[in-house]
Amino acid sequence: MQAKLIDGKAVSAALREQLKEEVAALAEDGITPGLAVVIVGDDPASKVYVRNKKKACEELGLHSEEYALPAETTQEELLALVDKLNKKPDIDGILVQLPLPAHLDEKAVIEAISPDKDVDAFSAVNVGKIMIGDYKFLPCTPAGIMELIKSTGIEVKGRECVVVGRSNIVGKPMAMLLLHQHGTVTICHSRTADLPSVTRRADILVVAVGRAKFVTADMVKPGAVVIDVGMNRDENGKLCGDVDFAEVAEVAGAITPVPGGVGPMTITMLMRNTITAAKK
Ligand SMILES: Nc1nc2c(c(=O)[nH]1)N[C@@H](CN(C=O)c1ccc(C(=O)N[C@@H](CCC(=O)O)C(=O)O)cc1)CN2
Repeated sequence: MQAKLIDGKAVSAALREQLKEEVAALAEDGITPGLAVVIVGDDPASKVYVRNKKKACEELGLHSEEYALPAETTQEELLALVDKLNKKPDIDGILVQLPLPAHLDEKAVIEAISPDKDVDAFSAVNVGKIMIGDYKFLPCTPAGIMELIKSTGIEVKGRECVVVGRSNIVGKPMAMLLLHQHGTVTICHSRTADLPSVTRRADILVVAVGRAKFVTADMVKPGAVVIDVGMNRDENGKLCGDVDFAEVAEVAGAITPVPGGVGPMTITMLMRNTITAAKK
């Protein structure tokens, strides 16, 4: 392996130390940031993420509340809970764990969260603010990726940045954050013609397609920074990313592993957003 490993756990731990200081400073003013996490149903992965969010709140000294609702919860019941949390003074941030069961309207639920408490930054208001560069919160995964890129010491300005995947949660906001830092950004997707010829241009390649080991060594420019957002299982049931780590690490200049890359940053950025929300 020639690539430098971008250690998401280490970057995340360093940021959490800074956040602890911010929480302590707020405590002196009598403020304890509060996060409400809502989970509907029994998805095992979602349960793990929610548990880790609660643990992160404990580690940093944030107040947290978990609302675990049964899979058969109705849209009205979920919206009523969001409404209650919007009005709850000790709650600064609200997060509804995704994906929701299929009968629920995810978009309507996200839009019901007050934009000031939308610590995922998924609502149309917050997405719009990100577009114009006037935002309070950044979506957690793209924000975490920007921190990981920063940790490599490589400047985004003037670089060819290629984002593979165009989801509202990762691909689109990711492209916007790279653009804000003066990257030359291309978004690729399933209908991009000759994808390898585009990804090979990238100095910074971010992959969020949800397909195990989709990006291979021949698709990567030698020395590129490769960020893997994927969370898949390989043929042996082992957790793996969207990038074929073993072969791409021979070509890239720096690369994130899965696990231990982007994932840990997502929860740390959620903590940062909740603290920002509490500062009002
Ligand atoms: N409302 C939201 N829902 C979802 C989000 C989100 O940001 N907001 N993102 C993902 C899930 N997610 C956080 O909620 C998340 C995913 C993965 C990790 C993580 O630390 N992964 C570990 C591996 C974990 C494992 O062993 O399974 C890693 O990569 O090292 C944290 C958070 C979808 N839903």
